[in-house]
Amino acid sequence: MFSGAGRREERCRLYLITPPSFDPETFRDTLAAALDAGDVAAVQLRLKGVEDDAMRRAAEALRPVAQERGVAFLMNDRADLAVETGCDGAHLGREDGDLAAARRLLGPDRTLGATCHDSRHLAMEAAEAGADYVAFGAFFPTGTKPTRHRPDPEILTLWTETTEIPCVAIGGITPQNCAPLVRAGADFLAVVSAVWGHPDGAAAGVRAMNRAIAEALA
Ligand SMILES: Cc1ncc(COP(=O)(O)OP(=O)(O)O)c(N)n1
Ligand SMILES: Cc1ncsc1CCOP(=O)(O)O
Ligand SMILES: [Mg+2]
Repeated sequence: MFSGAGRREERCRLYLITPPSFDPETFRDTLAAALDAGDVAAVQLRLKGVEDDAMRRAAEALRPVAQERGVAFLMNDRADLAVETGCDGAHLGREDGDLAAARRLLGPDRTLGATCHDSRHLAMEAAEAGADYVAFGAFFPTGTKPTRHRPDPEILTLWTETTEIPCVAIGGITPQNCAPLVRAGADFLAVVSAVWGHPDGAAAGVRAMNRAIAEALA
């Protein structure tokens, strides 16, 4: 899923991250509607400040919705829980543990993603430690999470011209502002608000993002 396919195909795909809080049973249908609305490469379960059991329950409810549709289901922050709950991989930030240890835990077949902020150096280290993709951001202001780094889209071009590891762009991305990131070479656009906060619902959000990606590449 993340092993270079995006860039070689010269297309950019959508990567959904769950909203900051939700009821798993209710959100299951919202997620299904979003995934049925258009192309989505991956869904990341991102729940902050909750007990492990809440993460397990959410994974149990949502993982089948993604996997039944051929969409990768990734766990944020925790490689151990990713393995335990049958996820397709994990996304780790700089404070979420050692990437090489996570790689060993996940084995060769699950996806490991790594936050690299605005740093190609961090990205190279992550790739060496076994990351399947690197994530740069936040490219735009976002209300979803406090952010300190603001990379230039050029980092995506420099990265894609020099490595085979796919890159994810994240942070405040919308249909209106995503074109420079797509044209700079982002393999994936990771979004929260643009989809879950879309005024016409999440399905409309997926359609709007995919339309904007297609227009940027036309
Ligand atoms: C695809 C993707 N990129 C970056 C992040 C941010 O991870 P992190 O820096 O660990 O921050 P939290 O998401 O854990 O608050 C991400 N989750 N996904
Ligand atoms: C998790 C995360 N990491 C960097 S920005 C961000 C939030 C992205 O959310 P949104 O798409 O709503 O800006
Ligand atoms: Mg994290």
